[in-house]
Amino acid sequence: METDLCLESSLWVGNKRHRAVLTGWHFKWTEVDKKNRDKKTVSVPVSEVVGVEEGRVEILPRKSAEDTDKDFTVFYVKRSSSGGSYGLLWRLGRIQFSCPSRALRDQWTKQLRTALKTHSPLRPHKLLVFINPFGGKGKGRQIYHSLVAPLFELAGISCHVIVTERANQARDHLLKKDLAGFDGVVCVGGDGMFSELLHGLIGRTQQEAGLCENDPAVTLQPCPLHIGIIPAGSTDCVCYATVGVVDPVTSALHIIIGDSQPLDVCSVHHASALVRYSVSMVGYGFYGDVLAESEKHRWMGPLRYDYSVRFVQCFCTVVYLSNRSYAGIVEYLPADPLFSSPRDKTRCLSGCSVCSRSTERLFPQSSESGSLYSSHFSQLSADSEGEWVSVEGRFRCVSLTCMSSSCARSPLGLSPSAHLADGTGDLILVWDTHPLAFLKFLHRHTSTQDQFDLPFVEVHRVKAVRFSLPKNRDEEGQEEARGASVGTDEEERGYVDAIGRVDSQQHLADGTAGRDQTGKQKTAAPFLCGLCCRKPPSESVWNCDGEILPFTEILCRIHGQLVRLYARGIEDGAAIDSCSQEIDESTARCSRY
Ligand SMILES: Nc1ncnc2c1ncn2[C@@H]1O[C@H](COP(=O)(O)OP(=O)(O)OP(=O)(O)O)[C@@H](O)[C@H]1O
Repeated sequence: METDLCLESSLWVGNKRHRAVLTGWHFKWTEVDKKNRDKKTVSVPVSEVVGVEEGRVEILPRKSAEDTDKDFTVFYVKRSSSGGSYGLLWRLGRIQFSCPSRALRDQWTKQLRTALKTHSPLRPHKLLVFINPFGGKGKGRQIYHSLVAPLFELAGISCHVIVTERANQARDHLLKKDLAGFDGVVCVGGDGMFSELLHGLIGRTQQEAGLCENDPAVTLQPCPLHIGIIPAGSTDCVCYATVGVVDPVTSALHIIIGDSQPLDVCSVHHASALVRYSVSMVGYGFYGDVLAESEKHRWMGPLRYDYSVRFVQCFCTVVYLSNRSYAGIVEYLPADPLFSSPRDKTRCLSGCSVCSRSTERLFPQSSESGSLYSSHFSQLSADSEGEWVSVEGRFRCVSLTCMSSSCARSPLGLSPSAHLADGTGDLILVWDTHPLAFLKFLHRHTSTQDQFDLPFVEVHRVKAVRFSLPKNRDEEGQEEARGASVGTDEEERGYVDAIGRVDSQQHLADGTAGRDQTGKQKTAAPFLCGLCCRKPPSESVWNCDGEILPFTEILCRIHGQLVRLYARGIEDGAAIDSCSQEIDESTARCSRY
């Protein structure tokens, strides 16, 4: 129960008397009838008050202000169902109060502003905003100026806005220009723009810390600036996975109130050099092939965005590519199974306890920002090398994701129980199987059916992954062309490499996926049709957050909570509904609001 009462008085909304109460953490107002009985209460956490203005003020659709000396207007976050998406839409709530005297009005505005400063320490004052004028449907500028800028102005945030003129301009700016005075960086665009900010900020932070990004064993320094995403792209997966909806106003309000969501980042290396950072998916096999195939259709120009063309194209591509499998060696460093598991059926939602415990584990003495990494933390230390697990065989796809990677078409995502900020990623291995079985696996991503509950699919929670090609892959390629089963000598002997990694066969002892009963890995009988009877290539490509990587043999390492977004994870709609901001007297004791 809150005891730190700051102010309480009668206020009027129109001609209705309300009892308004400001405690340390909440501002609430209750309509009272003529007999002094409470009717409806609205309660808003102080941290979700967007702004307080003297007079009668309106912001949207356009700004208007009437400077009356006994009135004040409070703007706050108001939630509504998103009608389909997993998360909740945030809207700007507005309430206009009248006081009996100017002195009381001044007291209310002063106390509310003081409470805001005290309870929202991470609210940004100055932001650097990059708008991609060509992202998505090319509406980035319009979205920013009509929906977002008025909200930032209301909240007193000053913005330096740059409309990009070329790809990588935002990344280069962050790497080279003076960033002093900025609290955060915002992109108005899609996942490609977010990726530019990610690379720019991480690179800049390591440069300043004198750390080498190329060395996967180096513990990178977390970025001090927050990243905000105003979704205006054609793919807004990072926004969806961290907010739960793709909506510019919702995202702008998260930025304004200074929400802070840490995010794990995967660094991808090849031959001792950093290739890219990823937050969403690094995928080989099917996901790489789909991206490579879609790149081929760039010649179609805008026609490739036509829905009917896309549908036919998509269907043919999936059928065509679902027949391919690739030989590879996957080595992975498992995460501690005591903390969580990819099959534990939990969802990483706002206030996730797994991620909070990870924060304590990763940064034992952490304050909100500051020097976050413990010097003891080194996931790739010599101690943990012995825990590596290795598997070898033919895969339909190999993917690693640092988050659920949910999106509008796949509301639960690639790995529904993955966490945003627990310092791990989920490695999904889909062994070679019949194309129809693989299509079943793919289809399950669009429903609530468990895509991991299939005999040819494995999922592991990991801290690092290495992928390499088998040394005798040319022979394999020839055998594959003849449609014969492949069982390499190494598989029959059991694979133990020079640094003593665990034999994969042992690890998969219970699984029959991709193997026959003698333990040899088997190749599914080829599925023949007019579309896919061509000899498939012996190597696929890596799809890293929508970009094709130029290398096949890579090492990925997950860096726990390397960046922070202005977000709070997906809010549990059911919990918020049962604890609504507008509370009847019967439910007025709800502790959350
Ligand atoms: N002014 C510009 N001209 C050309 N390309 C740009 C410009 N500004 C940014 N870009 C690049 O455009 C790419 C796509 O941008 P963005 O992510 O905003 O839109 P998108 O429609 O979601 O695209 P994607 O399908 O790649 O996600 C980014 O990788 C970014 O580097």
